[in-house]
Amino acid sequence: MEIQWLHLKFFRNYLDQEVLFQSGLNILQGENGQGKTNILEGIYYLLTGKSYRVHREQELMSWGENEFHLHGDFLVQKRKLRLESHYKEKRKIIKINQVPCRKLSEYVGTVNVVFFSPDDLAMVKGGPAERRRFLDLHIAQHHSKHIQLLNAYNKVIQQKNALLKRGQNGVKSQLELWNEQMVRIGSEIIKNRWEFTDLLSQKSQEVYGQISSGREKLTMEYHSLGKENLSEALEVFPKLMEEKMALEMERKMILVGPHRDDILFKLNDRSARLYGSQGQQRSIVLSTKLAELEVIRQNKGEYPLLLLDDVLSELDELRRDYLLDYVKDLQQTIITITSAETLTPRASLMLKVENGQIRRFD
Ligand SMILES: Nc1ncnc2c1ncn2[C@@H]1O[C@H](COP(=O)(O)OP(=O)(O)OP(=O)(O)O)[C@@H](O)[C@H]1O
Repeated sequence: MEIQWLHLKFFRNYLDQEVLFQSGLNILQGENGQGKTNILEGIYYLLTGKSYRVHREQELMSWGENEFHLHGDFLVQKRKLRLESHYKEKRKIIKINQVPCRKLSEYVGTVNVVFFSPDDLAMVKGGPAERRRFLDLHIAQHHSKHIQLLNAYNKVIQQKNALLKRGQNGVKSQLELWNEQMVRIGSEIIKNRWEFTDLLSQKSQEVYGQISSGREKLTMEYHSLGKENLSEALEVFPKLMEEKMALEMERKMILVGPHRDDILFKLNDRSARLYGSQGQQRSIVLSTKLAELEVIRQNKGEYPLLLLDDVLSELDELRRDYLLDYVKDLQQTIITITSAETLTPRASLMLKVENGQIRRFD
């Protein structure tokens, strides 16, 4: 999969900018704060309907504007696709080949993408919400139904939370109804997450073995409802809901469900979050991102687009070389860097980014 052309209008510091890309390694080079990441963010938003960095569309509009528009031409299975994403008057409009999509789930996964930035270290070092978000975004690219499940689940927990906060008499029978929904939808979410953690774990273990010369073994485990085994988690889910109901009513908050689950990264069976060095944690993120690429290729028969945001400066020479060797086999990689020398011979295309303007290096 690859992007051939991108048009950004009123997106971050781009008022009206077109960019032409090529297959292979595309380099966006420029000083800090010139707009390199904004290009990657534009591509990511166009493909997923979400920003990698912020939660609110308002932040993506150029200052002083009330809308933004993104267009891109992509190549998938040798077919050309035009994607459009418009944000105007607080509404999103998404189109594939000029046909509007009603829901995000009709759109996400049409063209697959893997984004890797230094902030991804939070996947290992941060809280469980970061890890669940990573996993959900990854699953959504394969199973559009996962987005619908998450939306439905979030609505149920909002309603249940509101009910618990109100805390009137006779709430119990209503709570039972919400609990049934939580178990039904939540179990599907748990199954999807479990399945994808397994797939990612196998692949990332292989990659990690190669970059650590086989010294350490990486594993990823999905922990749900305090269980390390899928069938046990699914079995205990309704029982736990029942057991905790009185406590939930007393505390006026939801205490059980997959919105509290976590993914554990382990090196030689020890928590990488607690005991891993900074270098080991970076290697875990690198391995997981490359695993994501491989899982998508297995599933879709083609490599996704790889977007690398300033990651080379964070990696040591061994890992940098490993990554650059890896991207040689991919259809397209777009990388942002501040200094170009080391990469120039490997690039198919070099673009200079300066104050929201892009030009080709000659
Ligand atoms: N909504 C916006 N409207 C206009 N300009 C914006 C907006 N949001 C950010 N910017 C500008 O975009 C620039 C940052 O762009 P970006 O994050 O792409 O930089 P970068 O080239 O990747 O830098 P670095 O190498 O430091 O990561 C800054 O100059 C910032 O002021």
